Amino acid sequence: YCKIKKNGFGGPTPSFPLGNITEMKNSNNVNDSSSGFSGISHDIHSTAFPYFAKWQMIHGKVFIYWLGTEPFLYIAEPEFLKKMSSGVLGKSWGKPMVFKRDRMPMFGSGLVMVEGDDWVRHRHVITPAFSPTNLKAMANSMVEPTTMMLNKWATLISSGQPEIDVEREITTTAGEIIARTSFGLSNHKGRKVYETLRAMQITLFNSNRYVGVPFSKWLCLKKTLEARKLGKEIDQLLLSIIDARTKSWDGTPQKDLLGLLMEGSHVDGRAGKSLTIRELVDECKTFFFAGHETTALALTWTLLLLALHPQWQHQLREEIGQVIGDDDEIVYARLSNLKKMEWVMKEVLRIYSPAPNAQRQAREDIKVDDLIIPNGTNIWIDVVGMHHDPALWGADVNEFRPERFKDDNLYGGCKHKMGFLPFGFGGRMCVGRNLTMMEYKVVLTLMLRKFSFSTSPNYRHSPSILLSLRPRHGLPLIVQPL
Ligand code: HEM
Repeated sequence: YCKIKKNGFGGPTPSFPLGNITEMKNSNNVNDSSSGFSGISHDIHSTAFPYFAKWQMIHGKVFIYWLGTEPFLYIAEPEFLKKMSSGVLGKSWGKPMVFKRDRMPMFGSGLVMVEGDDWVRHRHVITPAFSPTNLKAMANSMVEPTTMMLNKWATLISSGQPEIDVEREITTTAGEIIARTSFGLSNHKGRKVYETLRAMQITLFNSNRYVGVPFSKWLCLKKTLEARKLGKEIDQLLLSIIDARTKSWDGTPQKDLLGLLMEGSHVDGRAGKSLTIRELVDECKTFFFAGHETTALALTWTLLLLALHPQWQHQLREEIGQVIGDDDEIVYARLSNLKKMEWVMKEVLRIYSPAPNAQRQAREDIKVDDLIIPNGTNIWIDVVGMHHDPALWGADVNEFRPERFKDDNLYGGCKHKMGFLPFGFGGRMCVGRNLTMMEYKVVLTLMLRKFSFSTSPNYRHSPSILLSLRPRHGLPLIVQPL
């Protein structure tokens, strides 16, 4: 604490043992939802992160706050971020220990959490699995679950229920898609892994409240034990899937991510350039947790914005007609021509970024101008704060304007290149971003070809942080067949 203070960082005063958590929780309890669509504002920073919005006004865009006994350096200033990260390689960054412990059952030692030379090795094996050729082969595993969801919608509508909670529906479908693309669902073990992963996710969402507080796991003992038990079950199932694949290995990998990683690792459990069996298990879990809710939320928030902006819904449908046509089979090579859809996706990721923050931990002292960030400092980058900063985006920052990506495809006209970070930054940028782009285009194409979406008076707008940025009360929309 003294070292950080001496270095000149300001911030709210912490108390022992909760740090600033009490203030954070109290400001979260303010009723922030608006009913119906008329009062919807995209100016969400002060509702998603009320405490950060308040502290920014007092302490600026870089300051220290405390989660329990852990200090965090808060950053919502792209220039500071650029200077801080310019001299640090991907492998030299750490991830906060406090989150590693908390999210161990989800990510284990998978790519999200691993560090140093191990991170280089994991990234080296995993990156080629996401190559365009491999992704192309996965497009089909996206069509079937989406078609099943859309058929269900058609049945609901024809039985007189046009209002559908699209968030719930899309999250289930995206879970199914990521399970198929990660480890396959063709046998009952794959499906059991998927069901257990979902159960664990629900358990962990309810027990993340006291991150950083000493002895917090004892406060949520039941949930901690439950997550551990589910984690063991998932590990056993994945181990037996890998074992079965190893025994029937004939040199041609199955075209899912596990198959591709096994090919890169020759499945003999050795370290070195490949991944061990234990690490393969952790990567399957990592893909599931890092990959399905984020993509589902990108699609969910898109449907909200398209329901609010029917002219964009119309434009996308027109583009789909021109680029993809009516064929049942979606030709992978044509997806890259869905340019307007890409602008819409980026604008949605800007306004409602599913990953609302990025995290690091310094593994050495880092110098930024006259300041030293001491080794061990946790770092919290407020992505929502930067994506909604009028100083970076201009006066229309809170308006849905996909065309801002027409002239500046990469940064949408943001005044600083590090002000738009939906997939993080530097060497640790999201490895799944191309898979996401493909899934987004396939699923949205199928949805927009069959249905139109309009607002429902039952929607309550309350974007909330529950690890990711979610609509707290789901997203009921009126869905109509075309
Ligand atoms: C809209 C969808 C997605 C969003 C918004 C998103 C966002 C992010 C962000 C912000 C990071 C952290 C980057 C950093 O710390 O600099 C990340 C990392 C990661 N993401 Fe994604 N992601 C998405 C989809 C996916 C998918 C589909 C997968 C895998 C199937 C995936 C796998 C990963 C992995 C493994 C990492 C860790 C990379 C590393 O540390 O080297 N993500 N993602």
